Amino acid sequence: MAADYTVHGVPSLSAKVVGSFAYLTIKDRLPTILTKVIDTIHRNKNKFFEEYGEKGIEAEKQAISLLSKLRNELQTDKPILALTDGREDAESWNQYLQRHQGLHGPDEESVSWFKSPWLYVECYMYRRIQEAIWLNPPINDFDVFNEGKTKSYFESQRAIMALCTHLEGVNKSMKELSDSELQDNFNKLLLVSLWGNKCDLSISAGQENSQKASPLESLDSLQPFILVDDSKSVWLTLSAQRPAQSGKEPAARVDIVLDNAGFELVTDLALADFLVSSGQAQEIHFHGKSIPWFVSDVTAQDFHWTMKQTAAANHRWMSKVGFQWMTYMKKGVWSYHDHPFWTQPHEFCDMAAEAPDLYPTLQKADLVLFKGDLNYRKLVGDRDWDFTAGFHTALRGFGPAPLCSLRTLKANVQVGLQIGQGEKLTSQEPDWMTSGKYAVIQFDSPKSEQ
Ligand SMILES: O=P(O)(O)OC[C@H]1O[C@](O)(CO)[C@@H](O)[C@@H]1O
Ligand SMILES: [Mn+2]
Repeated sequence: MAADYTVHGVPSLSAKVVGSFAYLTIKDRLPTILTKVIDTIHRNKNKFFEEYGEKGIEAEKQAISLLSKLRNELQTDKPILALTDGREDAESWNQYLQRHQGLHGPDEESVSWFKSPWLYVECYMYRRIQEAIWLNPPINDFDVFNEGKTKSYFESQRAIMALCTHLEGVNKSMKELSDSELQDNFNKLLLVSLWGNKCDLSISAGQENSQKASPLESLDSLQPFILVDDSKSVWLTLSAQRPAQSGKEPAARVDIVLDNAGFELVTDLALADFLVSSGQAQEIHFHGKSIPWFVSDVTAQDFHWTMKQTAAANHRWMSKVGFQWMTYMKKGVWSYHDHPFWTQPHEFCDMAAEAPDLYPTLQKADLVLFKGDLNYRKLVGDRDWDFTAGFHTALRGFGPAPLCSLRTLKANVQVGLQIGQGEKLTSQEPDWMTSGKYAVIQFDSPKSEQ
């Protein structure tokens, strides 16, 4: 790696390209997110006082002061600093920083917000937010993004009801479905989960971004916005696991690397429900974040809250479906995992070396689904690839199992397009890569050659 962070001549996206999406994110969107975090902590002052007395107020003040300092460092392009909270992952973050510092010669500029890779500094901001909270007991358990995540769930109630009602109908008729009907139903729920990724709160800097309409009705009209659709390969991978065809024990395991809480999580749970009830999978392993992340990402607390909330709904099918999910968890058919690797800045091709316990876990899966934009950025290394570069090439050796990215485009990185497809979109809609209007279903298998 050179100090311009180039791999095979493909540079990392960075805010040093003035006017780029990375630049605008760091200049405008991240400070807005930090301001909202500060405001949230301040608004909870009374709650902290009620729970912890004066100590709570003192912690609130200290956390706000650290976060204001962070915002100032970002806005004035100060060097990236080592973490000081001594948490489990701090050492690995600090080593990562040292490695980047080592790439800069003594006369070169330091590792900083506007000069270093966008993926690194954006992840670092969320880790520093958590540091400000952790350094301030007794409010060190406070999730600064919790309000937005629960609000987004409640604002999507109607869509959740529609989805649960649909799921109940499918589950009821499951036994009578032909193979092609099964595949149709799988496709529908895969698409709902794909478009569920529109509902993240990071791209809108925390503004309301929920699903209002029934998610199933709009699927046909959204089809033209799917730029790469490898859903057939995903289906084939799943059906190859079925005992009748493979002679294998029915032990197909699907891992879902989650993205956002709120409506998107419900769509992922609905897909997982279908996979189990249709016999396509015997086990689902969900992977979430161990700290609040990129505004709306799922933590263990969000995961369990969402199931409980759905089970407690005053709607027959929502509540039935929610209870079913909790039963899957109790029986171990579903399980939730988090690992510090998901909240570090590494690209996934570094997973085997950086998280030698996580990679073999994913190798046990028959299929791994990666949800969302940030996971896509990490899959392909957040680089300025040609649009026609192969997905397999961009993964740079990452392939624990057959995998599929379900992503709506919210960052200017995209591979695997047809010749001329990206250029045509750029001429028609300059913001096609960041508007969330387009999506991809991109599949790769360790067996693929490209
Ligand atoms: O929730 P998602 O789909 O990963 O989207 C988050 C995306 O939003 C952004 O903050 C938009 O820049 C990206 O950094 C990130 O890729
Ligand atoms: Mn997200």
